[in-house]
Amino acid sequence: MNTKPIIALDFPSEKEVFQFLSNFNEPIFVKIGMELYLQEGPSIVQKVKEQGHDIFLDLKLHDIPNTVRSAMKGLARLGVDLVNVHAAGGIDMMRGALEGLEAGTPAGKERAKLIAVTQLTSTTEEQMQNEQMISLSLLDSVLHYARITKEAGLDGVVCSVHEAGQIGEACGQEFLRVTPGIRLPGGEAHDQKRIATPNGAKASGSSLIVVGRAITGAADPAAAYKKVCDLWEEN
Ligand SMILES: O=C(O)c1cc(=O)[nH]c(=O)n1[C@@H]1O[C@H](COP(=O)(O)O)[C@@H](O)[C@H]1O
Repeated sequence: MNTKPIIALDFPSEKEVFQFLSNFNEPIFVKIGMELYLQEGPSIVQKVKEQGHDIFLDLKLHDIPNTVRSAMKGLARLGVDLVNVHAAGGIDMMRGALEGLEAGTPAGKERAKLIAVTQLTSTTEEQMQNEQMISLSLLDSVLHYARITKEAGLDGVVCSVHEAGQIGEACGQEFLRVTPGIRLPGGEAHDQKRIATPNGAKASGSSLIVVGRAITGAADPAAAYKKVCDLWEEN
Protein backbone atom coordinates (compact mmCIF):
# COMPACT_ATOMS: atom_id res chain seq x y z
CA MET A 1 0.00 0.00 0.00
CA ASN A 2 0.91 3.67 -0.25
CA THR A 3 3.56 4.35 2.41
CA LYS A 4 3.66 8.15 2.18
CA PRO A 5 3.21 10.03 5.48
CA ILE A 6 -0.51 10.32 6.28
CA ILE A 7 -1.68 13.88 7.02
CA ALA A 8 -4.41 14.11 9.69
CA LEU A 9 -7.12 16.46 8.41
CA ASP A 10 -8.21 17.52 11.88
CA PHE A 11 -10.33 20.47 10.77
CA PRO A 12 -13.82 21.56 11.85
CA SER A 13 -15.36 21.74 8.39
CA GLU A 14 -15.02 21.13 4.68
CA LYS A 15 -14.00 24.73 4.03
CA GLU A 16 -10.71 24.43 5.98
CA VAL A 17 -10.02 21.02 4.43
CA PHE A 18 -10.10 22.23 0.84
CA GLN A 19 -8.21 25.40 1.74
CA PHE A 20 -5.51 23.16 3.22
CA LEU A 21 -5.51 20.68 0.32
CA SER A 22 -5.01 23.54 -2.15
CA ASN A 23 -1.40 23.66 -0.85
CA PHE A 24 -0.70 20.35 -2.60
CA ASN A 25 -0.64 19.70 -6.32
CA GLU A 26 -0.31 15.91 -6.13
CA PRO A 27 -2.40 13.18 -4.53
CA ILE A 28 -1.46 12.61 -0.89
CA PHE A 29 -2.50 10.17 1.86
CA VAL A 30 -4.86 11.83 4.35
CA LYS A 31 -6.69 10.86 7.51
CA ILE A 32 -10.30 11.84 8.15
CA GLY A 33 -10.99 11.55 11.85
CA MET A 34 -13.96 12.05 14.13
CA GLU A 35 -13.82 15.86 14.28
CA LEU A 36 -14.33 16.25 10.53
CA TYR A 37 -16.47 13.15 9.90
CA LEU A 38 -18.94 13.98 12.66
CA GLN A 39 -19.47 17.48 11.25
CA GLU A 40 -19.56 16.72 7.53
CA GLY A 41 -20.64 13.06 7.33
CA PRO A 42 -19.77 10.54 4.61
CA SER A 43 -19.90 13.15 1.82
CA ILE A 44 -16.52 14.54 2.95
CA VAL A 45 -14.94 11.16 2.23
CA GLN A 46 -16.39 11.18 -1.27
CA LYS A 47 -15.24 14.74 -1.97
CA VAL A 48 -11.66 14.14 -0.78
CA LYS A 49 -11.53 10.88 -2.76
CA GLU A 50 -12.63 12.73 -5.90
CA GLN A 51 -9.39 14.72 -5.67
CA GLY A 52 -7.45 11.43 -5.91
CA HIS A 53 -6.18 11.23 -2.33
CA ASP A 54 -5.82 7.97 -0.39
CA ILE A 55 -7.88 7.93 2.81
CA PHE A 56 -7.47 6.56 6.31
CA LEU A 57 -10.92 6.83 7.93
CA ASP A 58 -10.11 7.01 11.63
CA LEU A 59 -13.32 6.49 13.60
CA LYS A 60 -11.84 4.13 16.24
CA LEU A 61 -14.96 1.99 16.55
CA HIS A 62 -15.48 0.37 19.97
CA ASP A 63 -18.86 -1.25 20.73
CA ILE A 64 -20.48 -4.67 20.88
CA PRO A 65 -19.53 -7.02 18.02
CA ASN A 66 -22.90 -6.83 16.24
CA THR A 67 -22.93 -3.02 16.19
CA VAL A 68 -19.35 -2.76 14.96
CA ARG A 69 -19.98 -5.42 12.28
CA SER A 70 -22.98 -3.46 10.93
CA ALA A 71 -21.19 -0.11 11.11
CA MET A 72 -18.19 -1.49 9.22
CA LYS A 73 -20.45 -2.99 6.57
CA GLY A 74 -21.77 0.50 5.86
CA LEU A 75 -18.35 2.16 5.99
CA ALA A 76 -16.96 -0.38 3.51
CA ARG A 77 -19.07 1.21 0.77
CA LEU A 78 -17.16 4.48 1.13
CA GLY A 79 -14.14 2.90 -0.55
CA VAL A 80 -11.45 4.12 1.84
CA ASP A 81 -8.00 2.54 2.10
CA LEU A 82 -7.58 2.11 5.87
CA VAL A 83 -10.03 1.99 8.83
CA ASN A 84 -9.66 1.31 12.54
CA VAL A 85 -11.24 0.01 15.74
CA HIS A 86 -10.06 -0.12 19.37
CA ALA A 87 -8.33 -3.40 20.27
CA ALA A 88 -9.82 -3.01 23.78
CA GLY A 89 -13.16 -3.99 22.21
CA GLY A 90 -11.81 -7.54 22.12
CA ILE A 91 -11.29 -10.38 19.66
CA ASP A 92 -15.01 -10.98 18.91
CA MET A 93 -15.53 -7.29 18.19
CA MET A 94 -12.48 -7.16 15.92
CA ARG A 95 -13.64 -10.29 14.06
CA GLY A 96 -17.05 -8.67 13.68
CA ALA A 97 -15.42 -5.55 12.24
CA LEU A 98 -13.52 -7.64 9.70
CA GLU A 99 -16.64 -9.62 8.73
CA GLY A 100 -18.60 -6.40 8.24
CA LEU A 101 -15.85 -4.87 6.16
CA GLU A 102 -15.62 -7.97 3.96
CA ALA A 103 -19.39 -8.19 3.57
CA GLY A 104 -19.73 -4.49 2.65
CA THR A 105 -16.85 -4.22 0.18
CA PRO A 106 -18.31 -4.05 -3.33
CA ALA A 107 -17.45 -6.98 -5.62
CA GLY A 108 -14.23 -6.41 -7.50
CA LYS A 109 -12.99 -3.71 -5.08
CA GLU A 110 -10.13 -4.16 -2.65
CA ARG A 111 -11.12 -4.36 1.02
CA ALA A 112 -9.80 -1.52 3.19
CA LYS A 113 -7.01 -2.54 5.55
CA LEU A 114 -8.28 -2.85 9.11
CA ILE A 115 -6.10 -1.91 12.09
CA ALA A 116 -6.70 -1.64 15.84
CA VAL A 117 -5.61 1.06 18.27
CA THR A 118 -3.54 -0.42 21.11
CA GLN A 119 -2.75 2.28 23.68
CA LEU A 120 -3.30 5.85 22.46
CA THR A 121 -0.11 7.85 21.92
CA SER A 122 -1.47 10.43 24.39
CA THR A 123 -1.33 7.83 27.20
CA THR A 124 1.62 7.37 29.56
CA GLU A 125 2.41 4.15 31.40
CA GLU A 126 1.41 5.81 34.69
CA GLN A 127 -1.99 6.89 33.33
CA MET A 128 -2.60 3.43 31.90
CA GLN A 129 -1.80 1.74 35.20
CA ASN A 130 -3.75 4.18 37.39
CA GLU A 131 -6.75 4.90 35.19
CA GLN A 132 -7.23 1.69 33.19
CA MET A 133 -5.93 -0.41 36.10
CA ILE A 134 -3.69 -2.45 33.79
CA SER A 135 -0.77 -3.63 35.89
CA LEU A 136 1.62 -4.32 33.03
CA SER A 137 4.29 -2.15 31.47
CA LEU A 138 2.92 -0.01 28.66
CA LEU A 139 5.00 -2.02 26.18
CA ASP A 140 3.53 -5.32 27.38
CA SER A 141 0.01 -3.93 27.19
CA VAL A 142 0.59 -2.75 23.60
CA LEU A 143 2.19 -6.09 22.68
CA HIS A 144 -0.79 -7.95 24.15
CA TYR A 145 -3.24 -5.85 22.15
CA ALA A 146 -1.12 -6.39 19.02
CA ARG A 147 -1.18 -10.18 19.51
CA ILE A 148 -4.97 -10.35 19.97
CA THR A 149 -5.40 -8.05 16.96
CA LYS A 150 -3.36 -10.48 14.90
CA GLU A 151 -5.35 -13.40 16.32
CA ALA A 152 -8.56 -11.70 15.18
CA GLY A 153 -7.15 -11.56 11.65
CA LEU A 154 -6.67 -7.80 11.29
CA ASP A 155 -3.93 -6.21 9.19
CA GLY A 156 -2.09 -4.35 11.93
CA VAL A 157 -2.22 -1.85 14.78
CA VAL A 158 -1.94 1.80 15.71
CA CYS A 159 0.82 2.21 18.28
CA SER A 160 3.63 4.63 19.09
CA VAL A 161 7.04 4.48 17.45
CA HIS A 162 8.40 3.19 20.77
CA GLU A 163 6.59 -0.13 20.43
CA ALA A 164 6.69 -0.56 16.63
CA GLY A 165 9.91 -2.61 16.45
CA GLN A 166 8.89 -5.19 19.06
CA ILE A 167 5.44 -5.58 17.48
CA GLY A 168 7.17 -6.36 14.19
CA GLU A 169 9.22 -9.06 15.93
CA ALA A 170 6.18 -10.52 17.70
CA CYS A 171 3.61 -10.32 14.90
CA GLY A 172 5.69 -10.30 11.70
CA GLN A 173 6.99 -7.55 9.47
CA GLU A 174 3.88 -7.58 7.21
CA PHE A 175 1.70 -6.72 10.22
CA LEU A 176 1.18 -2.94 9.91
CA ARG A 177 2.48 -0.60 12.62
CA VAL A 178 0.81 2.76 12.02
CA THR A 179 2.34 5.39 14.27
CA PRO A 180 0.91 8.82 15.16
CA GLY A 181 2.65 11.11 17.68
CA ILE A 182 5.11 12.33 15.05
CA ARG A 183 6.91 15.64 15.45
CA LEU A 184 9.63 17.42 13.50
CA PRO A 185 12.87 17.70 15.52
CA GLY A 186 12.28 20.14 18.40
CA GLY A 187 8.55 20.41 17.65
CA GLU A 188 5.98 20.92 20.40
CA ALA A 189 4.43 17.68 21.76
CA HIS A 190 0.98 19.20 22.52
CA ASP A 191 -1.18 16.46 24.13
CA GLN A 192 0.94 13.59 22.76
CA LYS A 193 3.11 11.64 25.24
CA ARG A 194 4.89 8.96 23.19
CA ILE A 195 6.39 10.93 20.32
CA ALA A 196 9.18 10.55 17.75
CA THR A 197 10.53 12.17 14.59
CA PRO A 198 9.78 10.79 11.09
CA ASN A 199 13.33 9.42 10.73
CA GLY A 200 13.14 7.94 14.24
CA ALA A 201 9.89 6.26 13.22
CA LYS A 202 11.45 4.70 10.12
CA ALA A 203 14.49 3.50 12.08
CA SER A 204 12.24 1.95 14.75
CA GLY A 205 10.12 -0.10 12.36
CA SER A 206 6.98 1.98 11.71
CA SER A 207 5.13 0.96 8.55
CA LEU A 208 3.24 4.24 8.21
CA ILE A 209 3.32 7.56 10.07
CA VAL A 210 0.41 9.88 10.85
CA VAL A 211 1.23 13.58 11.10
CA GLY A 212 -1.26 16.29 12.03
CA ARG A 213 -0.34 19.57 13.65
CA ALA A 214 3.32 19.52 12.59
CA ILE A 215 1.99 20.03 9.05
CA THR A 216 -1.51 21.51 9.41
CA GLY A 217 -0.30 24.09 11.95
CA ALA A 218 2.80 25.11 9.96
CA ALA A 219 3.05 28.51 8.30
CA ASP A 220 3.95 26.68 5.07
CA PRO A 221 2.20 23.26 5.15
CA ALA A 222 3.68 22.08 1.83
CA ALA A 223 7.22 22.82 3.06
CA ALA A 224 6.53 21.07 6.39
CA TYR A 225 5.13 18.04 4.52
CA LYS A 226 8.24 17.93 2.33
CA LYS A 227 10.45 18.05 5.43
CA VAL A 228 8.46 15.15 6.97
CA CYS A 229 8.74 13.14 3.71
CA ASP A 230 12.49 13.81 3.42
CA LEU A 231 13.12 12.62 6.99
CA TRP A 232 10.81 9.60 6.56
CA GLU A 233 12.65 8.56 3.40
CA GLU A 234 16.11 9.32 4.85
CA ASN A 235 17.15 5.84 6.02
O1 LIG B 1 -5.78 6.41 15.40
C1 LIG B 1 -5.15 7.47 15.31
O2 LIG B 1 -4.98 8.00 14.21
C2 LIG B 1 -4.48 7.99 16.52
C3 LIG B 1 -4.17 7.07 17.48
C4 LIG B 1 -3.34 7.43 18.54
O3 LIG B 1 -2.97 6.60 19.39
N1 LIG B 1 -2.88 8.70 18.61
C5 LIG B 1 -3.24 9.65 17.69
O4 LIG B 1 -2.75 10.79 17.81
N2 LIG B 1 -4.07 9.33 16.65
C6 LIG B 1 -4.51 10.38 15.69
O5 LIG B 1 -3.36 10.90 15.00
C7 LIG B 1 -3.46 12.31 14.84
C8 LIG B 1 -2.23 12.96 15.47
O6 LIG B 1 -2.29 14.35 15.32
P1 LIG B 1 -1.07 15.29 15.75
O7 LIG B 1 -0.78 15.05 17.19
O8 LIG B 1 -1.61 16.66 15.47
O9 LIG B 1 0.08 14.92 14.84
C9 LIG B 1 -4.78 12.75 15.44
O10 LIG B 1 -5.71 12.90 14.38
C10 LIG B 1 -5.20 11.60 16.34
O11 LIG B 1 -6.59 11.43 16.35
